[in-house]
Amino acid sequence: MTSGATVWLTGLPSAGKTTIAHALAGRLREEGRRVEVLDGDEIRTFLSAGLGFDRADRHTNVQRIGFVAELLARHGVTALVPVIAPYADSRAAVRARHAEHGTTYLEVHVATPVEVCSERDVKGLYAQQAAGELTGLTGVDDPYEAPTSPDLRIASQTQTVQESAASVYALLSERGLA
Ligand SMILES: Nc1ncnc2c1ncn2[C@@H]1O[C@H](COP(=O)(O)OS(=O)(=O)O)[C@@H](OP(=O)(O)O)[C@H]1O
Ligand SMILES: Nc1ncnc2c1ncn2[C@@H]1O[C@H](COP(=O)(O)OP(=O)(O)O)[C@@H](O)[C@H]1O
Repeated sequence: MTSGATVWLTGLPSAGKTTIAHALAGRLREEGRRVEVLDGDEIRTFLSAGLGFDRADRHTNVQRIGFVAELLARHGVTALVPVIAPYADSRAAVRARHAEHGTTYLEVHVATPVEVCSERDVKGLYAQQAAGELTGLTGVDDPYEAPTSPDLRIASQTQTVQESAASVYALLSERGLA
């Protein structure tokens, strides 16, 4: 069995996490790898239904996702996780859990500037925040603790989706995981 890994794509809303994860998943599947994308919205509908966006709930959400990702990765799946995970200590706990089991955990910071994210505004959240209809939006009026030493940092505003996905693929390749 080939080695699995968790690849966590952290970044602001509309940074490009989900798009990159799905582009990469397509390429890996074509090559015969087993891949799962643990999409944040889907997780919040099922595994984390009822959780909100305060610090404690985001931490719980990230730990649950980290738990599932580690199980999948330990059993040979490449688990791609496009989830904001705004707090460094939450991400560190997920990393530690992977280390305990000897499972690879890679952190990719999709570091698109907030100005570009709010221009993209895929789900209209930045507009809602600006209109006073939403508070606690990550990167605007809620914290985002950017990773200080990610395995990869992506400037999606200067790349095509395919280029960004290829850079994550190259990281996996370097580590013997693709
Ligand atoms: N207040 C606030 N802040 C940030 N994001 C918000 C908020 N409210 C709803 N959303 C939408 O929910 C998605 C974030 O959920 P996640 O589970 O990925 O985030 S977290 O790690 O628990 O913070 C996130 O998805 P992405 O845009 O794909 O990042 C948002 O669309
Ligand atoms: N290099 C890139 N990588 C990822 N997304 C990009 C890139 N360039 C432009 N985009 C666009 O940015 C948007 C990102 O949205 P999405 O992937 O839903 O973000 P997130 O999951 O981080 O909230 C999409 O409309 C996507 O087409």
